[in-house]
Amino acid sequence: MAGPGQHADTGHADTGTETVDVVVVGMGVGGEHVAGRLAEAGLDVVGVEAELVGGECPYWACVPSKMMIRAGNLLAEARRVPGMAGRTEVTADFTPVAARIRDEATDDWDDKAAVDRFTGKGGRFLRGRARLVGPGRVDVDGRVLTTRRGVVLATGSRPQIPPVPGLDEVPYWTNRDAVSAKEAPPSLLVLGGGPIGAELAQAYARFGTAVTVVEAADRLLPSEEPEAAALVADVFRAEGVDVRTGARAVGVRHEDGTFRLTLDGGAELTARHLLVATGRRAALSDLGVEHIGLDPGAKALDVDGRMRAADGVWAVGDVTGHGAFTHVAMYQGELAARDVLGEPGPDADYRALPRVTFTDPEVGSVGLTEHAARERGITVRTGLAQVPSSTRGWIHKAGNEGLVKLVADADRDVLVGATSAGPTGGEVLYGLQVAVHAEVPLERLRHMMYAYPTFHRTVEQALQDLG
Ligand SMILES: Cc1cc2nc3c(=O)[nH]c(=O)nc-3n(C[C@H](O)[C@H](O)[C@H](O)COP(=O)(O)OP(=O)(O)OC[C@H]3O[C@@H](n4cnc5c(N)ncnc54)[C@H](O)[C@@H]3O)c2cc1C
Ligand SMILES: NC(=O)c1ccc[n+]([C@@H]2O[C@H](COP(=O)([O-])OP(=O)(O)OC[C@H]3O[C@@H](n4cnc5c(N)ncnc54)[C@H](O)[C@@H]3O)[C@@H](O)[C@H]2O)c1
Repeated sequence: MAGPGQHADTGHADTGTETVDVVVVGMGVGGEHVAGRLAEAGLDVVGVEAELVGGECPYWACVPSKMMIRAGNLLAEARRVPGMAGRTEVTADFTPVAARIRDEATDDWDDKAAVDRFTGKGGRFLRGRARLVGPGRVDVDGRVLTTRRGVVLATGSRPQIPPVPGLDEVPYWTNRDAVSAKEAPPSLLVLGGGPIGAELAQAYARFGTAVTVVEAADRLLPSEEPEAAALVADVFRAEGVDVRTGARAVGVRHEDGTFRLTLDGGAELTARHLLVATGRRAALSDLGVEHIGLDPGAKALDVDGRMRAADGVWAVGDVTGHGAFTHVAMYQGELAARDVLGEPGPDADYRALPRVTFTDPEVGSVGLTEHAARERGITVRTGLAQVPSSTRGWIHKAGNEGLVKLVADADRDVLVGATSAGPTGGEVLYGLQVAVHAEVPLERLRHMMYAYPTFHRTVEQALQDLG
């Protein structure tokens, strides 16, 4: 892994002050996007990163987890051969997955290529931890940068660790440990059944790990439609994952290499490893935002439609609390870059924010769930159709679990939300996202042709159910 100071290139001594156009604090996906755009536009930009340029997504999150999932899906598909295409004997081996994550995804957790990509655009890079020390002023490990145009905060998020007694004394895993493991452990307790917990639970289970998911809410993926959550829970159970919902952990110990998690009610669960996946928290507590009049204890940095958090301060990505997704960070990064450069364009619009949880079945969703739409006082109508009942689902057979659920605003006759779960749920989502984003009248959707026999024909069925 690159050490502190490596690749640093500001062309100045290590102390004193200097004036630049823009400082970007945090060079994850969001920060890297803004910094690169501004550098390409000819501004004098310094990008500051305490760890690795690229941030969480390529090194410890989206990319390595999706490599694990791809490999796990291959195993699952091979296990579906009997009864449909012959016989298979599947011997799972995590070694190629770990090697692929090390060699192809992360370059052994070295960001030289990403740093070069940024400096190649004309940006200057500084490795270190940045802190605001006043309006337009940033301290990076003792060196102060003063900005002419402003500062972009893109510091991302960190795992939120719940106050379970004993947890702070045991060597639990976060997503970082889970995606950099060299082998699949014999057993794993997963605390939290949101997207991180669900994706990693299933991936490891498919490599032979005995997995138990402990979720405090009454279902997995609580922010998704209950129908989709039930579908995923059923598949998990059928694959041997022990799913405990409505379960509250009240204590944890680590003895003789075994984690012992006690649940409310007295049950004790044991495993070789414990993954804590109970949400993320915006990284702004030690950023010095109090020096520009903002609250360091806030849940997230409040931004306007052009990503402005204060005068001369923009914020993008997880730190803004608009959904922790790479595509949100990049979208916001583009808006912030445009605003810094004074380029025209629309303000941020999250109505058609897409989300895909890459379990199998994948759960894709866009816009509002039925519950969220009702909470907003929308006159809601819903339509539901099952993938196995479609021609393609029936042909697909093994592994065909899925559904499409539509949430319509009956007064305006447009979709305000949709869920597409299934073998390619995330891909099928695209058409539904266009419908929500462009507010395509339901009448037009009903009179469209849907290619036969595709998975997305389930959308047509759901439209019929909508009435
Ligand atoms: C396991 C997992 C799987 C995920 N899968 C997906 C997925 O499939 N699809 C998807 O869209 N999203 C996914 N996400 C979410 C995605 O990773 C984040 O939304 C995305 O990384 C956010 O980008 P960001 O630029 O806001 O922050 P980050 O990527 O977190 O980058 C912030 C950077 O700022 C740096 N930093 C922080 N403070 C300072 C400071 N004071 N000085 C200097 N540097 C600092 C950090 O070191 C970090 O590199 C996943 C997340 C996890 C944990
Ligand atoms: N495919 C993707 O796009 C993808 C994948 C992974 C993560 N992410 C992003 O990362 C964010 C963080 O993911 P996450 O799954 O950690 O967060 P999350 O907040 O979505 O889910 C955390 C889950 O943990 C549960 N929980 C909280 N405290 C608990 C406790 N003490 N005991 C048991 N359960 C508890 C919550 O009820 C919730 O279901 C997501 O919101 C998502 O935006 C995206």
